[in-house]
Amino acid sequence: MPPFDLPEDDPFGPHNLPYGVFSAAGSDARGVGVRLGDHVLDAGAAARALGSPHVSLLARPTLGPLLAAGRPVWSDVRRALTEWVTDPAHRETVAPLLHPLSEVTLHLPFEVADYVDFYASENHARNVGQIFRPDAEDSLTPNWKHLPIGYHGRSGTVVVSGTDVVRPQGQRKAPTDPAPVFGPSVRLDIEAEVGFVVGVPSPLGRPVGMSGFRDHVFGLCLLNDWSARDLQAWEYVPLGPFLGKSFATSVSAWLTPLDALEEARVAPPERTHPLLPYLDDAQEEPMGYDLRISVAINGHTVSEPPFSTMYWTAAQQLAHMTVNGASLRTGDLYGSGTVSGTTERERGSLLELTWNGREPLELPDGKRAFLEDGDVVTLTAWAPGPNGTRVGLGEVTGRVAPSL
Ligand SMILES: O=C(O)/C=C/C(=O)CC(=O)CC(=O)O
Ligand SMILES: [Ca+2]
Ligand SMILES: [Mg+2]
Repeated sequence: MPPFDLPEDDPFGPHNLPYGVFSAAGSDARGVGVRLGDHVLDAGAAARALGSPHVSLLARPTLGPLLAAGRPVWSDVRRALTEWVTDPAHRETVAPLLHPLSEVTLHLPFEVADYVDFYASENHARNVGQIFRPDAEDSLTPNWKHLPIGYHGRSGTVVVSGTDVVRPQGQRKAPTDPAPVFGPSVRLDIEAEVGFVVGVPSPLGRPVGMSGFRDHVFGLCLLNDWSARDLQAWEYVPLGPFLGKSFATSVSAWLTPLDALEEARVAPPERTHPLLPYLDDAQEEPMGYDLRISVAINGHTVSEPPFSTMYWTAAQQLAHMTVNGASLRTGDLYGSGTVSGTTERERGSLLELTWNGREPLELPDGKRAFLEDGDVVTLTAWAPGPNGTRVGLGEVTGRVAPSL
């Protein structure tokens, strides 16, 4: 009786159990779903049917209450779910509550509170520095090795995987243009990132240190930080990204709990500069993650960025984001920054893959410097799981729709 007897190598087996919010076919009602193979378990209905004390967290139209509940509850719920989908005693109850993925609608799984985006890949930062600031002495800005650089984005335009992205319009001015012009972006790009989702809030005025990472952060998702490079290059001086990035940010429909990613933890790259105590992770447990990302345009893989190369960890980013006393709210989302490895085939943006359009990619359906209307961009990823298994991180996909 599928999907109980999934092959061991299924990336969405019982060792994974990511959370989302779904509606069943023909229904508008939303509920918490847990992915098992290519099915979605109606977790609220299962909790009710099995008399679970977690029903008040799972029989909800959003993940918010579960996110806010905190790590001990997250662990209890995960233990319960594992039992529900593996213990033969529950099969009869659980089987009718599993919906084929192809028959459900997946929604944005939580209300996004604040959205921050970092800039944590040294390879990406060096590439972008060379492209945007070719005359600078160093491709990294002087602060880069001392703090995780970030900016506040627009939480209201975070959309779930599958949502079309309308090509943004705006101002641009190439160095050779005599004056700025207005119109649809001609350098629409992607950024392959990982998003971290805060569950437990913190009070205003009290920093959350690196050691608070696992108590506050529930899990992660895939994130595509769509970027209009022509708008960005003209507007960003001196305050940083604004309209070139605020028109849409796509996230995967599945949140993978940190508990599913224990085997994927790795040490971050060697630190080349001494760090202030609140960021110094030399004595901390390894907080990097070995996540293997793939970027596909219209079904053709163009890059495989390795997340393990990220210089700043999500724990350092959390510590930095709150060191001034800024509080956390349930649903805060922070992007890792574009993930780029050392080789050309590991770059997480077209800006880098085509070197600002100078070296277009050759795809079966034509050359691409930047995205064309109708292009579909899909990020997928997996991480090593227990006993040689893989933990699938789902996908984040989006199609470029023409400007209105
Ligand atoms: O260096 C710059 O001026 C701009 C950099 C970016 O566009 C990167 C950004 O959004 C952060 C990231 O995703 O790494
Ligand atoms: Ca970004
Ligand atoms: Mg964006």
